[in-house]
Amino acid sequence: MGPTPAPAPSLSTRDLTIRFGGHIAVNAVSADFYPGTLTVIVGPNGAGKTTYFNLMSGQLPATSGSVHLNGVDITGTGAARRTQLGIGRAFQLTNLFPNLTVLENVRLAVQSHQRVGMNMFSVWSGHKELIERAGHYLERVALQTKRDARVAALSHGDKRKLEVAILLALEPAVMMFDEPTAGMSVDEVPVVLDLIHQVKAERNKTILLVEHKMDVVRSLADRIIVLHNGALVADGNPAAVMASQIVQEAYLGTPEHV
Ligand SMILES: Nc1ncnc2c1ncn2[C@@H]1O[C@H](COP(=O)(O)OP(=O)(O)OP(=O)(O)O)[C@@H](O)[C@H]1O
Repeated sequence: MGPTPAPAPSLSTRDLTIRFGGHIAVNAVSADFYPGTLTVIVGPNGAGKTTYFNLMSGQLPATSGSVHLNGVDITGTGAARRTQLGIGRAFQLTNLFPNLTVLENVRLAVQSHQRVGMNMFSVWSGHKELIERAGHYLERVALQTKRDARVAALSHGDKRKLEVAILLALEPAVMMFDEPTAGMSVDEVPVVLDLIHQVKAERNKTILLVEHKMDVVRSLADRIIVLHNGALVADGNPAAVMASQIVQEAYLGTPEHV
């Protein structure tokens, strides 16, 4: 028997770059992201973290470089198609249907994942199961008591929990979270962090986070990537990255982030 083969990355970027006029917001970033690993992307304000996320999820087109999902080049693929292919992103709040209930929003996500569709034979037979499944995801984010509330009436924190429920319902191989606890009250934060811990413990998802809060980074990260002025300046295990000179220098002047 030979050695165990190295795991294949699920998501990769190669020299990924975007320019806005003369400004290079993401500059030749190459990285591989693996199933079972939670990577946190950190960096000072304006470093390019959100833009890098947007390039991977397809919200922005790359100026140059490439994005690969399971070895397939998806650089020219739009955001909706990338979601179908398994790149899920929470906290775009635009994903929510404000005039539908909490339960209906999750039910639509379950339905889209199962591709039940609205055909005459499946719609009634599958309905109860869809509702049960949607209820399960609402329980996981502690929103079951608000299942019949209209989304427009939810607090900001509850909307974010709902986004997580929708992300879980889509069961993507790659899960991207933009500052998952931003704008949440202190009692809401542990619900979402516990949930990310649980998903991480299943060890089959590739999880990416953009996060400013260093306590959140320390509690969740298997790996940290540091962006500075659009470039990747450090990448590795949390202890080594946080101790590296380049990170200390990159953060100079913004010590509240470290
Ligand atoms: N659509 C755009 N048009 C022009 N410039 C943009 C656009 N989007 C981002 N930028 C610029 O690109 C740079 C990176 O922005 P980005 O939002 O990715 O940083 P960030 O690291 O996510 O910052 P923060 O931590 O403040 O959210 C910034 O200088 C920003 O002004």
